Amino acid sequence: MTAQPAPAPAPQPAIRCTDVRLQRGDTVVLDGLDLHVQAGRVHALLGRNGAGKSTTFRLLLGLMQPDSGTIDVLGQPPASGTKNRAALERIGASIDGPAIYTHLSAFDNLLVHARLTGVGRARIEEVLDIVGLASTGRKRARHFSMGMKARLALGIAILTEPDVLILDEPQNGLDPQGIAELRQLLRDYAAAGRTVLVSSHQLGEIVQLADDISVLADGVCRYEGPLADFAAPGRLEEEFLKLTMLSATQQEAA
Ligand SMILES: Nc1ncnc2c1ncn2[C@@H]1O[C@H](COP(=O)(O)OP(=O)(O)OP(=O)(O)O)[C@@H](O)[C@H]1O
Repeated sequence: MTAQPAPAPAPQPAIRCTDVRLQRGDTVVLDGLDLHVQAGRVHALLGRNGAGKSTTFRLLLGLMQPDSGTIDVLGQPPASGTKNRAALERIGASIDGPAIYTHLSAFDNLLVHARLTGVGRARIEEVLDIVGLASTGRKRARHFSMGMKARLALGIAILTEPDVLILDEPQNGLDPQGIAELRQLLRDYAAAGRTVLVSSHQLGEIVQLADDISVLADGVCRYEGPLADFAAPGRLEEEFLKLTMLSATQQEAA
């Protein structure tokens, strides 16, 4: 009898949250969240308004600290203040809407970030091209449409070609062309072995975009796994509504 080779160990997730708890005032925001995001895949974090998606992103970026539980991104706890700055430079993010200097052009907005991270002008030009803002010239960001601001926020997030990209509702404000371009960009990004974590309420778009999903409700992850399980038309919406509408007690009884 020939010994079977041992199965290859599962790859370590690029992002991992274990039993993360966070309360703000009387609100239990996260109640034991477990999250695993693999490199090389587009992972969508889904949940109703107020489910805790943006809060999770803030925790991953070290902008907030959990009350308990562990979080690691690329094998390290999130950067906090000046700690682990090197790790932070490997993470690109856009959360809480576009954070841009409205008195500056798209180029100058990127230049501010480029100077902080040592990125050259050639990459700025490249990014402007990638996000479709190459022709905006000196126009100040205050005169940008919502979609242009969303494109600029994306440009800032990808400027350093980070290993991990975290985007909170990146489709907001984009026209259908912009959404299709964003989808292709994120698919290519993951195909290059990088990690992409996005939140979105647009389930139809998520079906086209994501490899894996996590569905957040009642402060925990109600489902985590491949989107392929829900790929049939209408199935993701149906499952999402089921997962997010039942209370925890009902879930256990179901
Ligand atoms: N600093 C805070 N103080 C009080 N409550 C907070 C704080 N941060 C988050 N919360 C609460 O945590 C919950 C989750 O908010 P969060 O913004 O993470 O949800 P979300 O899933 O991103 O929602 P949406 O889809 O509407 O963007 C909300 O009830 C919010 O009021």
